[in-house]
Amino acid sequence: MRIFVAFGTRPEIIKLGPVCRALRHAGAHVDVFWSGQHTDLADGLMDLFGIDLSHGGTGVVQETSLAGKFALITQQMQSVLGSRQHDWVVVQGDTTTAAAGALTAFLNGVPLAHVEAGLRTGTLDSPFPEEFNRRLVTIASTLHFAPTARSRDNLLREGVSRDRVAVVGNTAVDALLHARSRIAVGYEPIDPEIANLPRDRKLVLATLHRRENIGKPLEDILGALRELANDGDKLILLPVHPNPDIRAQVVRALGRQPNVRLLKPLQYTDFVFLLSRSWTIVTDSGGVQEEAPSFGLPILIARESTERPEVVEAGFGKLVGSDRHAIVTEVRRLTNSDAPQLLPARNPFGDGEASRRIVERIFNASQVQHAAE
Ligand SMILES: CC(=O)N[C@@H]1[C@@H](OP(=O)(O)OP(=O)(O)OC[C@H]2O[C@@H](n3ccc(=O)[nH]c3=O)[C@H](O)[C@@H]2O)O[C@H](CO)[C@@H](O)[C@@H]1O
Repeated sequence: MRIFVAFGTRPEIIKLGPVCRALRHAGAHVDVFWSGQHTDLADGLMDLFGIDLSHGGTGVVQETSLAGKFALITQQMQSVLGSRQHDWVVVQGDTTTAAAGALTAFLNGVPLAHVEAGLRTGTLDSPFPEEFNRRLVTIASTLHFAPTARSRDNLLREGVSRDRVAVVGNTAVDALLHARSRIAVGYEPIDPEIANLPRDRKLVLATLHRRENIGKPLEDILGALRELANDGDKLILLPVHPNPDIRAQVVRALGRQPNVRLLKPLQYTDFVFLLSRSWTIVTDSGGVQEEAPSFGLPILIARESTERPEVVEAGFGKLVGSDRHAIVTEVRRLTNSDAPQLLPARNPFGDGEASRRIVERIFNASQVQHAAE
């Protein structure tokens, strides 16, 4: 069986890395296409999951418009998928690469499997353009791998047929457990900035990168972090996303602030190491919402809505948006004791076996298809 796996951003590599490993383990021939939507953020990830790239996109980072990126990626994928040698295309999530992969698979008549299917906010332009991308991928998919029952129900409500949907968990948990095993004993962080963290400070991790937060919302969130840094008992750790608009705003607000460390984007194992040391995290990231429960870590979601309400329902997450007062109050509440207030670790997004289930289902579907031919 020959499978075309396409990804372009850091979170996609994290979430498809375990799927590539499981596919290879099951004996599939895996062609990996990397569009290069993110370049520097991918450091170390390919090695961590043993990924060998077969095809790479060019010029995607330089192209600034989303439609231009979409067109470039589609064209570059076509030059591979047009050979019609592939039994499946696999994409993940809601990126431009995923949407372009879906369109190219559909137009070439190759069955498409969607990892992390069925996430919805219900608002087509929020998050932008991810909600649109997710829906586009859904329309083109043959198999939909929903991380949770709730995401399955979203798909069923949209008319996707039940026999094409499988609830498998989120592969983010598979990746996290893989990384956690690497940092279990004697881990030396790659970034020297986090190799020597002070023991007398309460660590508050922050990650901020969502397009819709740029401007006033980000200003308010950063204002809250500045106020918290002034408390003196906390150290705010913020790996700064390379998006120039975000970087400029973050440096302006926190560049000279004591008790704040602005870090380069961390390699994934370093990031997981920090998750295991933090007291709480202020974030607008999707992946972090899925990771925090594995550490029992309470999380403040700096967004107005989340397509991962499971994290809130399970008691780990609270939506604080960009409300400065709410962020300050909640972080102070979570750091007002002598030790981190961790919850019993129980991850509503999965058990680390999602990739195995995905690969089994793809192989079974192919057998049924061949038997019918
Ligand atoms: C709208 C939305 O929610 N969309 C999400 C979005 O991704 P995201 O919001 O999860 O993206 P990030 O937060 O950038 O990173 C992801 C991971 O990177 C690690 N990390 C972080 C900082 C660092 O310094 N070093 C690291 O290693 C860390 O483990 C983190 O979880 O697109 C994905 C693809 O489609 C979707 O799956 C997902 O829905």
